[in-house]
Amino acid sequence: MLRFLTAGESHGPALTAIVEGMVSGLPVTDEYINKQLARRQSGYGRGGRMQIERDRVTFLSGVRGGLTTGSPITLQVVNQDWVNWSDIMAPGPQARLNERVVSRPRPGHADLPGAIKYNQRDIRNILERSSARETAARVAVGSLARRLLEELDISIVGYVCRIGTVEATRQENPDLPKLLESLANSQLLCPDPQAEAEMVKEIDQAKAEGDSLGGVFEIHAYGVPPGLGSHVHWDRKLDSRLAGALMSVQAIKGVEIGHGFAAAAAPGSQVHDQIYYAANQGFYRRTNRAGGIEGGISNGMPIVVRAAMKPIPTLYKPLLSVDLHTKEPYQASVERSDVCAVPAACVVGEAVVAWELAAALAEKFGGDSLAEIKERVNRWRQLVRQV
Ligand SMILES: Cc1cc2nc3c(=O)[nH]c(=O)nc-3n(C[C@H](O)[C@H](O)[C@H](O)COP(=O)(O)O)c2cc1C
Ligand SMILES: C=C(O[C@@H]1CC(C(=O)O)=C[C@@H](OP(=O)(O)O)[C@H]1O)C(=O)O
Repeated sequence: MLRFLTAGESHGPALTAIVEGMVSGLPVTDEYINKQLARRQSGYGRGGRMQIERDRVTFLSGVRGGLTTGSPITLQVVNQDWVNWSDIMAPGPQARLNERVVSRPRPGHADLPGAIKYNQRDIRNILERSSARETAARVAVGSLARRLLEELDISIVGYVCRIGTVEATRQENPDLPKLLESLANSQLLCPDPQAEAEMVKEIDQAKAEGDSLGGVFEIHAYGVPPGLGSHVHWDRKLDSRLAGALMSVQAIKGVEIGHGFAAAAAPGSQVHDQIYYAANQGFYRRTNRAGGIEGGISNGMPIVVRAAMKPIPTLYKPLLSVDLHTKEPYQASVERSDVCAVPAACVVGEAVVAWELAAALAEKFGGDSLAEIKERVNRWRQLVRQV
């Protein structure tokens, strides 16, 4: 069974993750993970913090000579900003706890419900952990899963399909991975240059007005064998697991599988993917409106999931709130914040989808070494062709 935990505060010394159950013999380097961490840091619309951080992973356990050993893998990403907060964030008595106490909850953030739930007078004790800084650890973890998927000929790509009111054309092109690879210079991880130019303008406008924006991203997984997940129990359904994983990303408020909400507005004859058979390829579909999952089980078509991100809660344009201590109304003032972080969330989305698919593969095929799981997956692929 694959599992992981992350720990760490946004302005603490570092983020840490422990990954348990990863097969041995998986080749992985820090450069591989760092490439994904850098992708997560990019994207037009991010704030001052991304100028400070240069996310890099360090393996503290479980990897030797570029190969996983089967032992728990500890991953660490240091916070460069820690030096600026070390007095305030210090765990011991030297912490300057009364300086920069946060008592003004931001609408849309975890501040108020977190302070109520954990009985905190200083909202910093909530915001440090609710911050999406934590997603750096999740991308590091997801990159390990992505590496395993690559060994099993499964690839994951994602792109931004909406920022605010600007929508990009939907990509159903089988060459999408190649198209996205060529997007090295894209500012918003969007394969539709015209839409991207409009998106940049909309972000500039939101920034000028002290506002923030959300959007939508879409993830495709290619090469996923049929048979992952199960129809037999609610918690084994692959669609529910992917939706839960995506929804766990900070600020994600909607998830669609395949045509999702649009399918609800169309008749069944225009939604369900008809079934065909050819001796050389077995069962196949000519459409993929189901997004590669039926009955909670992967059906062999590419998996397509979309997620909607709400606008960033911290706004330069003040919203009304109430001080936790004085109970007086106030209008929030802001030091720094992202205006839009949809491309970053897309990279996090790829990571959590990679993780869920790797976990579902590990459950179905088991195996303690890369050679073992590879052999089992290949045998399954042959078997499926003979059904
Ligand atoms: C990559 C990324 C960057 C984010 N940056 C900010 C930010 O700069 N300021 C902010 O207030 N919220 C930011 N958020 C959103 C908050 O973390 C999120 O809204 C908050 O944790 C409350 O959780 P919820 O929106 O899921 O309810 C970001 C989210 C993501 C995924
Ligand atoms: C640090 C990251 O994102 C942060 C997520 C975040 C939030 O409230 O979620 C608030 C901001 O942090 P700060 O208040 O330090 O400027 C973002 O920069 C990151 O993505 O690595």
